[in-house]
Amino acid sequence: MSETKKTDAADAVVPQQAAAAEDRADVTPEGRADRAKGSDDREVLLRVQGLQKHFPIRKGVLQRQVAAVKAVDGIDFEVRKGETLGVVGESGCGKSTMGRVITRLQDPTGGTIEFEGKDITSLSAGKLRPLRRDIQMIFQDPYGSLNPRHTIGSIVSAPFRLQGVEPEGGVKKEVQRLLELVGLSPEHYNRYPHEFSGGQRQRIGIARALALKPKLVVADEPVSALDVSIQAQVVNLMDDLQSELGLTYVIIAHDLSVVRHVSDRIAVMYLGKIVELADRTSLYEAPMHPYTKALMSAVPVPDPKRRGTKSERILLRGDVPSPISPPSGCRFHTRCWKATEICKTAEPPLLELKPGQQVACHHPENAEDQAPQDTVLLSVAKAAVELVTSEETPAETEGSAEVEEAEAEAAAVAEADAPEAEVEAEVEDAEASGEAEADESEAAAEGDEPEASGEAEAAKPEASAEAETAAEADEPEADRQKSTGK
Ligand SMILES: Nc1ncnc2c1ncn2[C@@H]1O[C@H](COP(=O)(O)OP(=O)(O)OP(=O)(O)O)[C@@H](O)[C@H]1O
Repeated sequence: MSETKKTDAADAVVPQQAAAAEDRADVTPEGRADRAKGSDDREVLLRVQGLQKHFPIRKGVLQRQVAAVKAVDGIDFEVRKGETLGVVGESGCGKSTMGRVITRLQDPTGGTIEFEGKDITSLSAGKLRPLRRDIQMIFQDPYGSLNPRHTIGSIVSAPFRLQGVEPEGGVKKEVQRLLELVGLSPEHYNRYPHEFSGGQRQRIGIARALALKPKLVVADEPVSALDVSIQAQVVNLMDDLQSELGLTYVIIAHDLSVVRHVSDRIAVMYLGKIVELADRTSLYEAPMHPYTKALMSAVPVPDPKRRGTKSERILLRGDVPSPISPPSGCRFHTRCWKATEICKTAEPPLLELKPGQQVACHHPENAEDQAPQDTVLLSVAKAAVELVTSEETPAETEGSAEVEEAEAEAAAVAEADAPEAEVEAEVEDAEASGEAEADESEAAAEGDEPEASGEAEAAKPEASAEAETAAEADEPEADRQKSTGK
């Protein structure tokens, strides 16, 4: 039944979308396999060069700038039409900032951003308006990113209002089509966010992001606020929508096991820099940057055959240094077990050491040493990591078991009518807890700003400027600010 539903939804795709999908029909398993081998010659949709975002730190009566948080500090990458680029890294490494800058919700401090060959780095708010249709963002928090006072119909149709677009057949019909496309019922049109569970709310956020038929969707931790079983369903939905609509994704996640399933290529960020950028297979099978290797070793492998075998985990000892004054040379040298003098003094460039695999490291793993003359380890290197050898027992692979379980569940649900099954179960849940949630939402709405996705930013400097930009960008904050009259 789910298949029927999906087919119906696919059939309902408007001609432009179908054409776009055909245009970028390379979102197929074969296409993915080719790309994994590095034979990707598709058109570049987004090109980022030397991108920087520094947040000034000001002090004193005159508010003089005394330092800056170098959240993104000179990164280069490309995203090709129809592909999914995963961006991973520890908390605070600049992933979200990068996402907000490439969607032009925040202004970059330096570097250039090209979209479809056009420089969009310093477009004015007015000139950015048409671009908002082509680039959309999905936010992490499915609870905070939807205005509790607006109906689902009003939330999903907000982009049409803000852009002055009248879809063929009318707004209501188009919103209902979008709801169906993301596995919700068109009858949910008049309901309120508190009546839905996390997974359903994220589907609503996805429907809103797709309303204007964007070419690029930047998803910032799209599933990290959801239960593991629901995560797999939302990830599968995004994957299906990509194939149906020919979307291009940049998916930001701190969790490697999420991007692993959906990405063609993965960029690993550390303290505002990309330290490795490679196709998924190379990155998982032969990571080159020691940081990537450490991140990988912490990811449980969902392979039942490996249970009972020994596995080695690399535990990085030191804390992530401050992005206000990042370490000299290679930023990872203070936590790297391979660091030598050159790592402290010279910043390694991001070089393609194997086809399709770029790394910024003087002493990479699985590749020729770039500074073989430099052999004496720094004293910090000797104590940088702890190797933990453990037996992969079922208990220790709990994470992987969960992933498997989630995948099995998602597959079963997909076969047995995924969206409806989930929707029904979730509506039951939501109905059960509806009252309590309604009270909370109401209180949040009346109190002030709800638990917004922009809440974190609101606590930071530059927040108001961001909020304004976000408002223009049809972000949830825009919705909310309108309704609260702020
Ligand atoms: N508006 C802001 N003003 C000042 N500093 C900021 C602002 N936004 C982000 N930062 C800082 O920039 C750095 C990168 O933050 P960012 O949110 O981009 O990281 P992240 O990798 O997405 O982390 P997380 O996964 O925790 O969101 C952090 O040190 C953060 O405190």
